[in-house]
Order: sequence, then C-alpha cells, then structure tokens
Amino acid sequence: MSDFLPSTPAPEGADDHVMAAWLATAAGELLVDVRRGGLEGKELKDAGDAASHELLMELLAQHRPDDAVLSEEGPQGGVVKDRLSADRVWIVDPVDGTREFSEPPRDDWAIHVALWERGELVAGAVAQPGLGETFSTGHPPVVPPRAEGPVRIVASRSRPPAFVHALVEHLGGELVPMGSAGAKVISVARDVSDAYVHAGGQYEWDSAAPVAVARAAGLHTSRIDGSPLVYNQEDVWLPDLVVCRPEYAERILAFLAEHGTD
Ligand SMILES: Nc1ncnc2c1ncn2[C@@H]1O[C@H](COP(=O)(O)O)[C@@H](OP(=O)(O)O)[C@H]1O
Ligand SMILES: [Mg+2]
Repeated sequence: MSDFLPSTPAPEGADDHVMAAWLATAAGELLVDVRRGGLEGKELKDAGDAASHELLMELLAQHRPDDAVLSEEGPQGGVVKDRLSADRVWIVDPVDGTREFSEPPRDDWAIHVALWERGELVAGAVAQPGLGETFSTGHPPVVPPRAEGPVRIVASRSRPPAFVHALVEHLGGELVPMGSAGAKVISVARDVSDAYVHAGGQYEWDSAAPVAVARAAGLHTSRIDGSPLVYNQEDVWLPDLVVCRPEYAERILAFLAEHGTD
C-alpha cells in the first residue's frame, strides 16, 4: 500500500465522471511530489510511471473492485482481470508525456483515466498538473471562440510525423510542437491549437481519456481515415488519430485521404 493520501478524500458515492477526475487528479498530486524528489532522467521517468500506476491500481481496486483495468504500466500489457470479457474497463496512462515529465518545468505531461463500457468510452479525465487543472467528461471544457490567425497544428515534439509538415503547408498554418497526447488533445479544447494529427504509432491508453474529454467538449475525433476510434480491442495498438475543431475536420481528412501519411 502506498502511504500517499490525495488532498481530497474519495468522493462519497461518486459517479464515474467524478471518479475519473478524482483518480487522475490524485495521481497528478503524487507525480508532482515525485518530480520534486531530486531524481532525474530515466530514474525520474521510471519512478513517476511506477508510483502513479501503483496508486491508480490501488484506488481502482478500492473504489471500483468489479471493473477490469488496462494500464500502460501494468503486467501483461497492463491487463488486470479479463478485460475482453468485462463490461467495464478502465483504460489508464499513469504518465503520458513521460519524456516531458522528466524535464521540469515543462507542463506538457498528463495523467489519463478513461472508462470504457460495453463498446463506448463513457467517462474520462485528463489531469495536467503543470496547468493545475483536470479536464473531464463530468464538466467538459467549454471550447472558446477561435483566436484569429493561421491554423495551428499540434504534433509530437520529439517525433512529429513527416506528413504533418506537408499538412501545415497545405493549410497555410503553423506547427505547434508539444509533448503528451493528452496535453495535445487538451490544447485543442483550450484554443492553444486547432488540430492534433498523429500517425505511426500509439496505444489505446495514449488517447482513450483525452478522446472521451474531446468528444464531451464537442470536438471532432477519428482515425486519420475518418473511421471511429475504437477501444478495448484485443490488440491495443491504435496508431493514428485526428482531434480538431469540427470546422477543420473535412479539410484535414481530405488532405490525408489524398496524400496519405508516408
Ligand atoms: N510512434 C510511436 N509508437 C509508440 N508510441 C508512440 C509513438 N508516438 C507517440 N507515442 C506515444 O504517444 C504519447 C505521446 O507522444 P508524443 O509526446 O511524442 O506526442 C507518448 O506516450 P507515453 O509518454 O505515455 O509513453 C508516446 O510514447
Ligand atoms: Mg502515453
């Protein structure tokens, strides 16, 4: 048992939206402590991954004992209980943007907690401790009116897919490099960017919670071929996605259909 105590007690009788937000926030508080502990580089990444994973597993076992869990850091690919026959599966990424987590004072890292139930994402939360905020399906972000200026495409800071540069040029826009899939999706909801486009590799836990929040906020979410993002599959590889303000979806998907991502 970890001796860490979240700053707020578990909300009594919490619904799944509140539970997701509370779990992600609690893991974020623990990670802020870990980050202040003096470790660096790989040691800090490993300590953060392990501490957050263990806390989330412990709190889920306590508060949602009947549900299955798929965690990036779990055993056998993070599977606890038979998630493929379960009705309810929590899909968690204990630290998303692990690289940026290990580079204080960067704020582009996040904790993802999503709930999948019988085929759909039904709740989710993305905590971004660097912003002091947790974004959740319980109180979906209200997307502000778009700031004036060129289209902003947010993409991986450390491995931006090559096609993204061509897309940015095609749209006459600009590239916003950022770590963490969660932070990137949330940047669209915050009007820091207009679209997040990724291809070439990712897992279900990288996008489940951010996509749940993005959908609740009214953003477009899909695979790059326009098909729906589907979760709790046998193979948890989910390599590409588009999350954007709805008004950009058609143009982005048309570009990807025509030019591909090679
Ligand atoms: N090509 C790839 N293959 C596997 N995972 C990838 C990937 N590109 C990005 N990811 C994962 O997606 C998340 C966001 O990446 P990025 O910050 O580069 O956009 C990271 O999650 P983790 O930090 O949880 O490992 C990263 O590992
Ligand atoms: Mg991740």
